[in-house]
Amino acid sequence: MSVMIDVTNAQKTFTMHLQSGIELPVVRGVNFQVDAGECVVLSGPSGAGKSSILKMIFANYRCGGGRVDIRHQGTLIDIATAEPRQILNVRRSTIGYVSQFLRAVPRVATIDVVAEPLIANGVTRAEANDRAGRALHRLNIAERFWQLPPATFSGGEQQRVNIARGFISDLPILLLDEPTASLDAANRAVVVGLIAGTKRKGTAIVAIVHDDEVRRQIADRIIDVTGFTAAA
Ligand SMILES: Nc1ncnc2c1ncn2[C@@H]1O[C@H](COP(=O)(O)OP(=O)(O)OP(=O)(O)O)[C@@H](O)[C@H]1O
Repeated sequence: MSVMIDVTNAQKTFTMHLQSGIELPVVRGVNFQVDAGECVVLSGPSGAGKSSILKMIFANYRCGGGRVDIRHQGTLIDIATAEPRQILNVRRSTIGYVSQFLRAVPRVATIDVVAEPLIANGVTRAEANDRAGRALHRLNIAERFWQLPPATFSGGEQQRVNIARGFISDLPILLLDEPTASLDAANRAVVVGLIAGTKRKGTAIVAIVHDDEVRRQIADRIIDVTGFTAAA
């Protein structure tokens, strides 16, 4: 199995510049690897640092130390020290992040929100729309909604649009932050099926999931992040 994510001794401390520079250590000594086709679930109580670790892997948060190696086009790249342009390349073709909430450009139709990552990777508009439609259909978003912007959709509908967009590109690494939080049982099952199919294609997944049943269904390995929680 090839290692897709290799986190070595990573740490994160927030400096609160508006509060006299108070230092807030969150995690330290973060060490784990994720192989192709494997789903690792991060567990631990609220505030333990699960989302912070996910954001360090996506380079949304800068590591205070250590390495976060990502396999990008066959080569391991330390995303913790990568240049912004390299980070954008890695995000375009290697690593996707599905947050709990949809952040879409206002007034853009749902079908275009979902198709956009494919268009950015050079897929034709016709094929991108076709694949976006199939993804929306699978996630039970009725066709009459496809031309509407998702801003007025319910929380669960927006989350499903977000999932359709996040899974559409078949990227080699996916980070999932509570992908089923607002979903009913039927749609949770759809997402579990999507994750299983994505794993079979070799995607490495790191997920945060609070639902015990979903966690049991998707996790190959559970990492308790309290082992990395930094003492204040
Ligand atoms: N941008 C930030 N600025 C300052 N502190 C932050 C920031 N992001 C996270 N933290 C702090 O880091 C700690 C860990 O937060 P994080 O969101 O990673 O925890 P979590 O385990 O994902 O929690 P939850 O399950 O509640 O989402 C918290 O104490 C939080 O306040």
